[in-house]
Amino acid sequence: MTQPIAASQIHGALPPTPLDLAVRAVKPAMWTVIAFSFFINILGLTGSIYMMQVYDRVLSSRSIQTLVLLTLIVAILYMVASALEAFRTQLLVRAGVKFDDSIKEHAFDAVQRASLRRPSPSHVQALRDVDTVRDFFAGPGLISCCDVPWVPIYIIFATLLHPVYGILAVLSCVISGVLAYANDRATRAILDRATKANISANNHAVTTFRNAEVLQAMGMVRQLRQRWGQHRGAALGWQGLAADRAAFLVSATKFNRVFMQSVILGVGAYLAIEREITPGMMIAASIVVGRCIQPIETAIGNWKGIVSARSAYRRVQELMRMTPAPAPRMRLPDPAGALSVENLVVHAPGRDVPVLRGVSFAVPPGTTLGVIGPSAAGKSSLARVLVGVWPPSAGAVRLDGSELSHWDPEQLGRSLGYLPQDVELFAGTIADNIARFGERDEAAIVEAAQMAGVHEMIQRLPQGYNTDIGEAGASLSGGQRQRVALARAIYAKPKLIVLDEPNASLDAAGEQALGAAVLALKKAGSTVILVTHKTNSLGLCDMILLLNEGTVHGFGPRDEVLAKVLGPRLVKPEGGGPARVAGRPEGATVEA
Ligand SMILES: Nc1ncnc2c1ncn2[C@@H]1O[C@H](COP(=O)(O)OP(=O)(O)OP(=O)(O)O)[C@@H](O)[C@H]1O
Repeated sequence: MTQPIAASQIHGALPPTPLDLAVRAVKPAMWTVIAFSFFINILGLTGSIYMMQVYDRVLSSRSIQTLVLLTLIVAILYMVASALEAFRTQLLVRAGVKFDDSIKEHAFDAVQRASLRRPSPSHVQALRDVDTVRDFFAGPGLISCCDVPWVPIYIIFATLLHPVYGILAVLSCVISGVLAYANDRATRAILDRATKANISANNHAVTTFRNAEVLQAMGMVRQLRQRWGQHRGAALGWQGLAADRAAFLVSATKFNRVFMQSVILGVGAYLAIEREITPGMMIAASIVVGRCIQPIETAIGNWKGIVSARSAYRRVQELMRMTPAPAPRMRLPDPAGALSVENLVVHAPGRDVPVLRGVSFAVPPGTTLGVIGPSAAGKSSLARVLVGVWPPSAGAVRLDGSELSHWDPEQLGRSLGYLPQDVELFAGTIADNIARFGERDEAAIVEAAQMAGVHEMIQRLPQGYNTDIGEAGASLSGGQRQRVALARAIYAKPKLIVLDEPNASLDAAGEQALGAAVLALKKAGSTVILVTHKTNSLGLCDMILLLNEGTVHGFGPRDEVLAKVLGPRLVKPEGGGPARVAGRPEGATVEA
């Protein structure tokens, strides 16, 4: 069947990103704002016309009644203009909120995808960038941009007063326009650099304070403060340079306005002497030419905001293009836990050399597979690929026969449990952390905590399961964090559970609880992948995968592989207890 060709493909244009769609969503509001601006700018003539009437009609006729009537009309027109301006601002604020609503979740997801590809605190900038663009909607920069298309109203009015005024109005607009352009050329690149330097100073501070304890303990505060100061100094330097250049151009614009007003008065005086215009028209022209260049002047005055919003928009767009959302997936039947890996090749983010090469193995549902091997063998990398964190460069990881990328991410997430080597909990309560911040199934939360052997510990905390564990679980000990993270991984007994060094910070009781949890999961039919260095965990495993330098050096039933690796020194476990290696203390490491 022939696939329909999108118009964007025919013209070679890129498909719209969520940012394009968010902008499209606020376009009707923006057109309304521009239409409102037309009436606001028409009403902007009120002051000039009033002055003209006062000078030419009231003063000559000395009619107080006309003056009062005119003033009343002007008051009403000003009130209407103010109401329209307030309404326009409200429309813009709402457009900003709508823009934010349309983009925020996509921005969050894009940051998540970018962080998976290349972990860096800089990706979070995209969320701040969305704020910058949203705030721009309600700022003076955008309002001035909406007024610019209506400048011809003032030019026409000036021309009607006298053609010479029309020429002068056009001239002052051209001068202001040239100055605005010069301002952009002179400051845009510098402001961009200032923003980049600022972002990197902020990122530097964020990553530095993440290691605040190391900084303090080893007296590294001064050195890292200096490095942060360098980034910040660069940002301030660029900002200062841009401000210097902009200051000159802002002054030049102001000079243009003030001088033009005087020229208009001078020309007006001449024309009045020649009886070509009235004194009222002279004053009206001076006001109207001032109004003519006001939006341009406001735009130049707020140029920094305009440039930042534009750069923020571009950064978000770049991120969206770099990390397109995956196509929606069909819901498959819930998996039973059969895992197969075929000729897997994996590259770590930003690395040219693969960390896993030609890895193949398969385990049926309910198997406990131990993954062993020396440091840097690729065990954690394999764990990441098995849970879909890193994509395979070649080959496939299949759960119940379907490649991980074919599963709906939410469904897959519910079917997976993952305990990473570096445990990270999130700010919130213990219950929320165990329930993965989803809907709370209290029975399942307690069951997971009991299986992870952490229920009693949680009960002893001041608020039990509702205890707030602070940013990244900072109020828990390393072992407690690991056990809560284990409970999170086994919450609702997913069908595939990957535990990367789950016993790294556990005491004897913790290890015992881990053993019991793995056995219970096995009984429940879950497939458990246990990455470990410790021999005393191997007794829990049915099968072993031995990795070395990113390739498989052994795979099969536990005793077979261990016998091959360790030879006759393996002591078979009794009654399903932990495997022991003769001549090695319990918990010794297993290496190829
Ligand atoms: N995020 C990453 N970015 C770049 N390279 C990485 C990353 N994570 C791991 N690597 C590289 O991949 C290789 C395998 O690392 P991996 O963490 O998978 O080993 P491991 O067998 O789990 O080691 P250990 O037992 O010490 O945890 C190493 O050479 C490492 O430098």
